[in-house]
Amino acid sequence: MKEPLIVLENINIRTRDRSILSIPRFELFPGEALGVMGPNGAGKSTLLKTMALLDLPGEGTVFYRGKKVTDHSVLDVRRRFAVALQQSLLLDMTVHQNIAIGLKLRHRSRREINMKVEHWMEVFKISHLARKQALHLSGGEAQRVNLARAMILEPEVLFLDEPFSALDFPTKVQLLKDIKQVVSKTNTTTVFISHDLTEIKYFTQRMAIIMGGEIKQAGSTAEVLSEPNAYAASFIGEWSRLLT
Ligand SMILES: Nc1ncnc2c1ncn2[C@@H]1O[C@H](COP(=O)(O)OP(=O)(O)OP(=O)(O)O)[C@@H](O)[C@H]1O
Repeated sequence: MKEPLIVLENINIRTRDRSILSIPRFELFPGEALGVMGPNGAGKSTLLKTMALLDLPGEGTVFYRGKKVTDHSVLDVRRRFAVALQQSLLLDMTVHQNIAIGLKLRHRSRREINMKVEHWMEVFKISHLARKQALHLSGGEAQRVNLARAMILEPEVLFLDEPFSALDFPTKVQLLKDIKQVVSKTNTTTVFISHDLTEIKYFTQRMAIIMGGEIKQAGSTAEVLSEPNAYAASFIGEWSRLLT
């Protein structure tokens, strides 16, 4: 078994009056695509933000490659991750500039930045949009820019929080195919939140079902879909039977 890349241990995140995430232990393994599903408000985004170190948990520990992430190391570790959300949050500049911004902030040379921007625009089939203002893009185009902007950072882990949920079906299918090819070619570990069982089934090898801030079942995607436990069945049961 491979050493986990990220381990969450005894994580507790609570608001004043209730727990929103409670995870005794959860591991993310290098090279895997992990799906996260659960009802609205279950804690999926909170789990993603905790693993991506966007929020440090009030209680509990995050380990990265076996080392405890501390206030001191958090920025350095976070730099190895990239996050793409449902809203692409592009800046009011061209597509090229949007994709370049992460490397600019890392003070890379103009030559390196241009080469990498060209490469990732090609991969995501948006080279023809290079000079276009990002705020004028369609939803599908904007999401391609968003993903190029994440992948140009060559992240060790790519976190995707419902990136395709607002896209029409053909656009979504094409983008899913493209991103699956990219993460497998680059061997990028991926955490993928989705409400869509077909997306999870297509994209992930392992999945976790989260409800009420707790992981109720985790295992290979095929196994969770074919043998959901009582919690998972209450959420995906009917639907997974239709698909399997
Ligand atoms: N900063 C916060 N302060 C207070 N409550 C919060 C905060 N962030 C999240 N919550 C609450 O924690 C719970 C989990 O939220 P989270 O966004 O993680 O759920 P989710 O599973 O991603 O939901 P959805 O599918 O609707 O996006 C929700 O009830 C939410 O209202």
